[in-house]
Amino acid sequence: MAAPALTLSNASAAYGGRTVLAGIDLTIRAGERVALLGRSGAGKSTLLGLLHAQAPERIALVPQSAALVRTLSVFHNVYMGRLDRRSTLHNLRTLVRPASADWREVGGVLARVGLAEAIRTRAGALSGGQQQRVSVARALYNRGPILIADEPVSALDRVQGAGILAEMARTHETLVLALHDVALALAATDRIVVLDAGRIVLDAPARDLDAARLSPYYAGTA
Ligand SMILES: Nc1ncnc2c1ncn2[C@@H]1O[C@H](COP(=O)(O)OP(=O)(O)OP(=O)(O)O)[C@@H](O)[C@H]1O
Repeated sequence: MAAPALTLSNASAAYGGRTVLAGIDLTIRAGERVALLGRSGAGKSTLLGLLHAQAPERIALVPQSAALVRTLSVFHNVYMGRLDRRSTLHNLRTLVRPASADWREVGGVLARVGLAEAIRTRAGALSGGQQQRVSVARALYNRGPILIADEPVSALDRVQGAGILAEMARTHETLVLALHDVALALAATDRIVVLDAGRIVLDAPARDLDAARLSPYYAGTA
């Protein structure tokens, strides 16, 4: 069995004294593709935050809201995915005049999410679905071995969403994705973890599950 990439042992989380996650035992192994399902408010984003805190330097993150700098170009928003691995001087130069190698590489990543034409566009001028794809491109560009993404395709149709998840799997060895589309989760991942009221209530291989089995835990579209 592959080495654990991330481990939580009896983890909990609270906001302002209110416990929202409790007794979480979860090991994510290298190479796994895990979907995190559960009703709104079940604790998915909080759990992804705990996982991210385990090894931020190895994790490419797609936050729930795309979290782009609206006044900067799509190029610069994607470039930010690797900010911490470049010198301050290189980053400052890039703000004014991007190097052609960086421009080409970011352009290549944008092509994978269908946004090559938008490289010069101000991020704030894009649609919600386009912004979400820029956020994914930033994580693809980061290339950390583990990708954690919080509803990364919620603004896309199922076909487009499946294409984006496939691109993620091409770049990142290990995926942990909060998803609301059960069918997409079953098709695109190999392990399903379901949260309900802050606890893990199901953790099973996707091949052993179907939408009907998951419906009691889940209020979304099956
Ligand atoms: N910053 C915060 N301050 C206070 N309470 C919070 C905060 N963030 C989340 N919560 C609460 O913690 C619980 C879990 O929230 P969380 O965002 O982790 O759930 P979720 O499953 O990701 O929901 P959704 O699918 O709606 O994003 C909810 O009851 C929520 O109201």
